[in-house]
Amino acid sequence: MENNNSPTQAAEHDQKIDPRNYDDILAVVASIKEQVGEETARSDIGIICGSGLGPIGDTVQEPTILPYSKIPGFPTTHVVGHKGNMIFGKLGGKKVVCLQGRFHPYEHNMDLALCTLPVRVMHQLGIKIMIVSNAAGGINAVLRHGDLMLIKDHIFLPALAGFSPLVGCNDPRFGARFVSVHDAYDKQLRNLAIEVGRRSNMTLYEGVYVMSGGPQYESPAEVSLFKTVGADALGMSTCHEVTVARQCGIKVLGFSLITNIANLDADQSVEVSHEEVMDIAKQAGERASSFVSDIVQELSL
Ligand SMILES: O=P(O)(O)O[C@H]1O[C@H](CO)[C@@H](O)[C@H]1O
Ligand code: HPA
Repeated sequence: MENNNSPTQAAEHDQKIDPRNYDDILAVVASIKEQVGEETARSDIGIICGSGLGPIGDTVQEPTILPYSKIPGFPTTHVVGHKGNMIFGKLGGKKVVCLQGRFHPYEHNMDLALCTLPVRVMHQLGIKIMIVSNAAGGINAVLRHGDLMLIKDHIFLPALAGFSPLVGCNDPRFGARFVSVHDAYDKQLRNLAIEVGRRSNMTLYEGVYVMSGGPQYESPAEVSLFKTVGADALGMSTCHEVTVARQCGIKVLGFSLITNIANLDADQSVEVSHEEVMDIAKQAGERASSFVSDIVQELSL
């Protein structure tokens, strides 16, 4: 689905970047610093906005907006609801960099190293904490449209089949070759989010997110399979970003906005559409934005 939110931006640079080359990543970072200034670029917290969750980026104060088309190596985002901007500024008094638009592997020939380039770039810009959001289908029967689910663990299905963003990144400067993803979703950050949610009377679930390759939505039998193995919500993103963040030593807080209920019954005709996903995300955008900004305000770095 093409992105009609912002016209597809042609790249405004001709620098060739290999996302598996550490020095190329440093070149991307140098270009960003040159364009927005070193001090503006230096960030403590990174935020990735999911489908329809771009409003989180619109709440950044004193924003400096750098379109992806001006960043060497950044491909174009094609999915509706992903604007394609890197936004520097302040949220809750902290220095943040917000990605208004992510790269889904299905958009980029399953090149997961490419899709996680922004995480490596944010690491070089100094982030210590990454908040990642997504739109997801609810599998667990307790979940309803518009609910927020904190991610406590994930099933990174493409990586189990060899599509990992770490494949081919052989330079030791990237970090550990064998990355531990135990406690990938930081327990202290989750506790903070639960406390923030409690104070604002927000119903917050905690569960396991499963990433499928997409872009087709899952069949009832596939949803049943995911339910059997313990998944609570499903989508087509996030796990690749979190895996790279952990290799970089970045702490992660992740949440899913439940935009549809995944159908488990083959005899029932339930059509999921990206329009439905966007519609629910739009309704919840303000709530999700204030949730993120309340959490950021209370983060200690
Ligand atoms: O994960 P985000 O980017 O929120 O997007 C979700 O929404 C799209 C499907 O509607 C898929 O890309 C899925 O992953
Ligand atoms: N499946 C996969 N990705 C999604 C869904 C879904 O049901 N909803 C939002 N993103």
